[in-house]
Amino acid sequence: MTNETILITGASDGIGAVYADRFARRGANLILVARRADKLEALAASLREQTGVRVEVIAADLAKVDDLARIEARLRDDDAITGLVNNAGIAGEQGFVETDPDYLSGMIALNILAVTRLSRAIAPRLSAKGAGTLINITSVTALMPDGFTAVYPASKAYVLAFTEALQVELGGKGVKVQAVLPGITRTAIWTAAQIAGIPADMVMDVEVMVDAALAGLDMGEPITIPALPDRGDLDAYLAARGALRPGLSLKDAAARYMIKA
Ligand SMILES: NC(=O)C1=CN([C@@H]2O[C@H](COP(=O)(O)OP(=O)(O)OC[C@H]3O[C@@H](n4cnc5c(N)ncnc54)[C@H](OP(=O)(O)O)[C@@H]3O)[C@@H](O)[C@H]2O)C=CC1
Ligand SMILES: N[C@@H](C=O)C(=O)O
Repeated sequence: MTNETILITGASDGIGAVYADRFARRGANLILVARRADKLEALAASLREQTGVRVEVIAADLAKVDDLARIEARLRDDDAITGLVNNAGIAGEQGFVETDPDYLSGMIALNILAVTRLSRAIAPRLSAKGAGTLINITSVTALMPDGFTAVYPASKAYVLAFTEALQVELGGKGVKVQAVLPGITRTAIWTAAQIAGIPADMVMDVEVMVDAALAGLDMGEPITIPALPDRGDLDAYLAARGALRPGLSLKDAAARYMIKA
């Protein structure tokens, strides 16, 4: 990859930091965004030294309107930016009735609103150019809302649906749009105690996860589930969902709902 500049959110740690490393090794210049400037600066210095690419750091809290607006403006106006990885996200919610509603608002602001507005900021340029890359990090919890907590999986289901819709709108214009659904991945989003309580064969190392996701991107996959052993299972799921379509909107209610006098 040459002449690419990729903006990565949540690049100070975990999955985002590994994306930064991998894109730098592919020769892409980087713009790294997160709240912790010191961690971003340390990563940037190491990547500049190891790869020679240009790395810029922007400290921003994407759950805050003003900071988000700064990054939106950059994505909208900077013609050099050819790709966006919407990776920043938080989990950490308890049961729905126990979790502070302000925490849930913050999660929605970051996991949903920031992803939407940053995508909206870059999409017109990429679409007009007929090129570029948009990677949205969702989660396997998007496919199992009954298997985790309430708001986090719902936020990730939003990102999956949103990304699939963008694939239709932007994909036809030459923009690569990928949804990545990691399973449990060894990062600081989990406490050490949480990870210790999960069977080891369910936990993927972060480098393995990102390398698989990038392999999926290179293959042109619209949806990548790094752990899923058989890609045919995802295709079958999508086909079953598609098969519902003809019956989803009809003039008449289904016979089972007709009240018989
Ligand atoms: N690890 C896992 O098991 C899985 C993770 N995911 C998803 O992957 C993505 C990355 O998570 P992961 O790497 O595991 O988590 P980490 O906690 O390791 O990293 C999260 C990153 O997001 C940044 N971030 C958090 N809040 C904000 C904010 N308000 N504004 C800007 N940046 C922020 C953090 O940086 P800083 O604190 O410096 O702001 C950090 O760089 C998330 O969207 C997560 O939902 C999906 C499935 C599984
Ligand atoms: N990020 C994880 C939960 O905390 C997940 O998506 O599995």
